[in-house]
Amino acid sequence: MRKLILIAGPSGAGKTTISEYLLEKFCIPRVVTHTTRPKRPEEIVNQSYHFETNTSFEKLHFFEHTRYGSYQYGSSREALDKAWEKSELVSLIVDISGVEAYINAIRGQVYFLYVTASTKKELQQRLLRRGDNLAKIKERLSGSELNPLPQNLQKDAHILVNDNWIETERRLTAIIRHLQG
Ligand SMILES: Nc1nc2c(ncn2[C@@H]2O[C@H](COP(=O)(O)OP(=O)(O)O)[C@@H](O)[C@H]2O)c(=O)[nH]1
Ligand SMILES: Nc1ncnc2c1ncn2[C@@H]1O[C@H](COP(=O)(O)OP(=O)(O)O)[C@@H](O)[C@H]1O
Repeated sequence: MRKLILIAGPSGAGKTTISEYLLEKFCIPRVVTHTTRPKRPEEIVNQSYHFETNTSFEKLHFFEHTRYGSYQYGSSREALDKAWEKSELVSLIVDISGVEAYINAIRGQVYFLYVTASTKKELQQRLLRRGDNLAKIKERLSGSELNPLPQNLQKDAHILVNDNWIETERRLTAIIRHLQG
């Protein structure tokens, strides 16, 4: 059966790192979403995101979309189907509103991985190391991303505290064995 690993969690928790690891280690492709935010230096066009202008974004047909600060983000059902043509198991990085939309639509096919780190200080340090600007980091980490998981999603969430990468690799290997088994 086609399955979707939804990866959500605060900025700096390791969502992108985990999706890249799933691709490299287990050949699990990521559904590429669209955003109007500027590309970061380490990101690759059409691989990290489809980078859009406000005008091009408005023309797309989204399954769900959201806004962070002044930037828009969205994902389409077509992109999910395209990724599923490559592999029965795919990943998708979304925020909590995106998780709710996918769970409501295709609950039986979703594995919801909520990635976090133990402290806000650690998240902040990772974002600084990643080269994010301090004002943006403060804006991100004071926003809704650090809210606890909503009650209605708690029973669906598989929580991964990504403090220690070796431990994270171990946990991911067990999860993928279970999903592919
Ligand atoms: N709902 C929704 N959220 C998205 C989508 N693409 C990315 N996001 C979320 O947008 C937020 C900001 O992403 P980004 O700017 O890449 O920052 P990051 O969390 O620091 O990597 C994150 O919570 C992502 O999970 C999407 O298509 N839909
Ligand atoms: N377990 C970990 N320990 C230390 N640093 C990590 C860990 N996992 C990821 N990182 C680093 O933290 C930074 C943020 O990770 P990233 O995957 O970009 O987070 P997100 O996509 O959730 O914002 C990156 O520089 C990444 O290399």
